[in-house]
Amino acid sequence: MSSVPVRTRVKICGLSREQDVDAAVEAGADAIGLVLYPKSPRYVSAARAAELARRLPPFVTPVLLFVNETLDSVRAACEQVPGATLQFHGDETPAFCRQAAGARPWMRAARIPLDAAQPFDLLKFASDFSEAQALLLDAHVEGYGGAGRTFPWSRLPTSASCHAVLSGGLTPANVADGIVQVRPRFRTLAVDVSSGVEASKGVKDAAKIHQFVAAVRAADEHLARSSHVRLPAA
Ligand SMILES: O=C(O)c1ccccc1N[C@@H]1O[C@H](COP(=O)(O)O)[C@@H](O)[C@H]1O
Repeated sequence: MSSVPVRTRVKICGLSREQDVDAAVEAGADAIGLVLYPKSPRYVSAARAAELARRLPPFVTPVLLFVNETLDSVRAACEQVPGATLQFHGDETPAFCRQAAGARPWMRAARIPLDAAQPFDLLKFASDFSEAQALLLDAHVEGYGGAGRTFPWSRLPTSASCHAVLSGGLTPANVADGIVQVRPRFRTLAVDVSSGVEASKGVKDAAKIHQFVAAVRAADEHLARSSHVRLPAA
């Protein structure tokens, strides 16, 4: 679907420490994810999310991640973190996402079964969640996410008109391959990582974050070189 080489946007998720936020920003991340799901080892309260988000420079977006949260809790968290994008990573309905987000941009996780025998129709899912800014593509795992599991990228449709965020088990070693395989299928593609840049659950590794972003840039350069699209002369 995408035809012109673009810079792949990067989200580093599950941050709970100041130094991890700073490392993500220094590495060139476009967004940071703050997990407001109490069962996650990366959980932060809305007040802590607000504190961490205040460290961000302009043009780096805080993303608030919810799993089957109540409308009131989502709205209360949003009031504390202005300018946030919302990530719904549970079983939320389109109507819930719309109501909870109001005017804020939101993404919904499409949790793709690891078992090829289990059907999953991403185009139908995209149509159901057509008001989402993007679909976040993740593996269907117990505990909803952050498990470091990849799903078979071959299960994705060859062409979809939505913006997508590839996630699920991405690492500095496999992210470039993921971008090369998945980006051509969507309008745009961003990537999202949590486990793959950690020293331990909830504790990020600055070197891994830098390696991850470097691998993304290498994939962008590879795609730009191999693209048949002529860029306008300067
Ligand atoms: O990070 C978590 O703990 C988490 C908990 C519940 C739902 C989603 C969660 N994280 C998101 O999961 C995907 C994949 O993460 P990973 O890179 O495989 O660890 C990613 O979008 C995180 O934002």
